[in-house]
Amino acid sequence: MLSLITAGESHGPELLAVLSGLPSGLRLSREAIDRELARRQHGFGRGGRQKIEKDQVEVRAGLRNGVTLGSPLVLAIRNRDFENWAKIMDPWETDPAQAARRQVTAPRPGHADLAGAWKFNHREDLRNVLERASARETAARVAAGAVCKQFLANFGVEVRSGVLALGEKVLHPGPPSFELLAQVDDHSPLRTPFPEKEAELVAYVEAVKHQGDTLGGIVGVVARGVPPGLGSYTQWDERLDGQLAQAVMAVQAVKSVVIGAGWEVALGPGSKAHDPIVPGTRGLRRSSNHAGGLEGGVTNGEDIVLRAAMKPISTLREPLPSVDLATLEARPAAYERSDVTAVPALGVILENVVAFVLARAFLAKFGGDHMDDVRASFEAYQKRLAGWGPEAFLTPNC
Ligand SMILES: Cc1cc2nc3c(=O)[nH]c(=O)nc-3n(C[C@H](O)[C@H](O)[C@H](O)COP(=O)(O)O)c2cc1C
Ligand SMILES: C=C(O[C@@H]1CC(C(=O)O)=C[C@@H](OP(=O)(O)O)[C@H]1O)C(=O)O
Repeated sequence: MLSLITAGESHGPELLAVLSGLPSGLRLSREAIDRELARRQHGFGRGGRQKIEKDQVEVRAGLRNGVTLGSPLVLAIRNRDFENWAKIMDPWETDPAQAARRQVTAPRPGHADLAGAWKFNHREDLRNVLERASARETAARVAAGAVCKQFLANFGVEVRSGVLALGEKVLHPGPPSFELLAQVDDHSPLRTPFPEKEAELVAYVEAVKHQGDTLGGIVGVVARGVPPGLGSYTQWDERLDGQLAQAVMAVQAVKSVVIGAGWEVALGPGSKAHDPIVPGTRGLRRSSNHAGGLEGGVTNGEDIVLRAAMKPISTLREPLPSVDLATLEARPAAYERSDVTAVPALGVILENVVAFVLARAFLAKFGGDHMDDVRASFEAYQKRLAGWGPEAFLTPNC
């Protein structure tokens, strides 16, 4: 089974991703991974840290001559900021004076600071919590997801995203279509599908920043070209809707995930909720896609559509009340620097975590040790389905 673990602290030397279970024979492009990393860093409203970092992937294991070996693929992304934190983050430094520098003792509401300190007994320095809880970790998930995107591209699968709401500014209230998200220009400041709205949103972020406050929002993600039959209704933990929701919810600051028109259909009758099956020249299709491409936890050949809500950034320049854990006296929460909003980045992160879940489900169904085995299995499945008229699922690259 394809698995991913990540490691690394926000201001430590580097972030790591270990992707195990990839077939051999998968050709990878370093530029394509770096492109995803750069897309994640882009976006208006981010703080000073993004001016320091310029994320680029390095490969530590599992790749030769640009082709996977079938062994664990280990990716690394250096933290350029580490040079400013080398003593503080040094794994072997025992001088208490060094350890006390940049100590954090007033937990920030909305972060893992207090719960993590209780859990791991980090009362003296909450930095021991926040270094790992930080969303800097998402760079590692994006690097791994970028590999999964390249794997999926071999089978005609593509994932897109865009910002649908920023704070109180709702740009698109319902589930997005692939065509809508295809309008997103990666170089636009807020990665919305509405270029005419971008200037107004930039001014809005500026105003909120000026007030010392922060913003969240809603992001849409659509995957196109996903074959029917990924995931399974036969066991609860094989249901792909559940796996997607887990992976998306597990991204820092995501507080809600909805598949298809999940929220909207709940408020209306069944006759408006489900997607009629219609014969067509391109096989059996649906005249609508309220289900967001998933029925019974199984892909049905339509676009996978989901949305996620991100809470506003937790660290405030005008901090909320907190307590100093050293003295147990009231004190404002810690503040150094922070993003005002990171909703544009969230879209890129979600594209890549969705790509990981889809690649895992794809390999669970068509998995083989070498890419040729995966292709053969995929083609055999397409042939089996051909009698049902699903020419739409025959992709040119297979
Ligand atoms: C891309 C990205 C960037 C973020 N940047 C910041 C930041 O600069 N400051 C901050 O306080 N929180 C930031 N966050 C959010 C926190 O990491 C998050 O609120 C915190 O980990 C707790 O979230 P949770 O309750 O969902 O785990 C960011 C989140 C993402 C996804
Ligand atoms: C570094 C990244 O995001 C960081 C996520 C983050 C947090 O608390 O989640 C806090 C900030 O880190 P710092 O305190 O070093 O400025 C963000 O910059 C990144 O996305 O690359």
